[in-house]
Amino acid sequence: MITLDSLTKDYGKNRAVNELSFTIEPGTVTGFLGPNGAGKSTTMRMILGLDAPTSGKSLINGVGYEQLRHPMRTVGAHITGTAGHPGHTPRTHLKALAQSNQIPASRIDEVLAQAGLQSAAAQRIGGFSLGMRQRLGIAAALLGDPQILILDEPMNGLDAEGIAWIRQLMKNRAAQGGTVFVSSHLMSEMQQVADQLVLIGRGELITQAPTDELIKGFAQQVIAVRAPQASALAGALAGHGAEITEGGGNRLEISGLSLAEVGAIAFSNDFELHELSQARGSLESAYDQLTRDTVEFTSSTAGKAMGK
Ligand SMILES: Nc1ncnc2c1ncn2[C@@H]1O[C@H](COP(=O)(O)OP(=O)(O)OP(=O)(O)O)[C@@H](O)[C@H]1O
Repeated sequence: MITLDSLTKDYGKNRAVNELSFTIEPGTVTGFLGPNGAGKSTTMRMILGLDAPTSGKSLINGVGYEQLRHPMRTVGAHITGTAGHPGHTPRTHLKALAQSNQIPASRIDEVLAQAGLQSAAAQRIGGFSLGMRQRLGIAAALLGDPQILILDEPMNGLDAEGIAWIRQLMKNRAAQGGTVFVSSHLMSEMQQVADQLVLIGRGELITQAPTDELIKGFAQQVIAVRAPQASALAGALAGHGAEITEGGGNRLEISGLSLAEVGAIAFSNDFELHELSQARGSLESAYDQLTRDTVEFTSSTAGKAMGK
């Protein structure tokens, strides 16, 4: 179990993580989601004792990371950019880790096989692709056969087979009672693997909820409409407080109004409708709505910063 209690991190005047409090339970895959710069990596680094909190604390099975007697046997972590010295090979890298953490050498071949790295075990890490580095980082996380896995964007750079592998690995670990805490900035990645979601924006907790519940909650609020005069209809609906996303093919996705209200507004303004339905809310649209005001870097803010 991982517990955060008002965990906070300031970098100078920039508050990267602001009073985060939540608990990650065993037996689940918990997705840690937020836009770029939301504070996911900083939070994970604090949990792992790699960064000191400005205030607050994080506990692993009730104690601070630095108090764990055999850290790699309790928590396996993969933080991007930490997968070994370029001059090492997977085997020498894992051997050094095993020795310094009193892990039996027999685990090295087991995790190399698990990560699909046997044939590359004697190659220099310096020549590895991003996907191979990710595999090695995950192999290292598994080395101590830990009950808890903390993985920062593990799917980055993996091909389809690699993504399927890491998904299955996380699900298996959780099914065996493990605690899996995995970050991503892509809702689509988490939708398929996470039982629970913790959403953050600008370092603050937006929500923590079961994935199903989040999808259901948003599905009830999204109405889909197709109309030949979609743009004009969007204007009329916006006048009644609706939030509208214009899709292709004269399709609108509407939130903030009920199905009946959308129908009534269309009818009273003489709009012809080709579809009026309750859309199946994707987690992507839930995510967009929840994080809309917390996105630090967007194309539009980048454009403004460049004077456009
Ligand atoms: N070492 C550092 N020094 C100064 N500021 C930092 C440092 N590390 C992170 N930050 C800032 O803290 C904030 C949170 O960054 P963090 O990398 O934790 O976000 P993230 O959610 O992991 O983003 P991404 O999805 O892009 O990896 C950002 O504003 C970032 O610029």
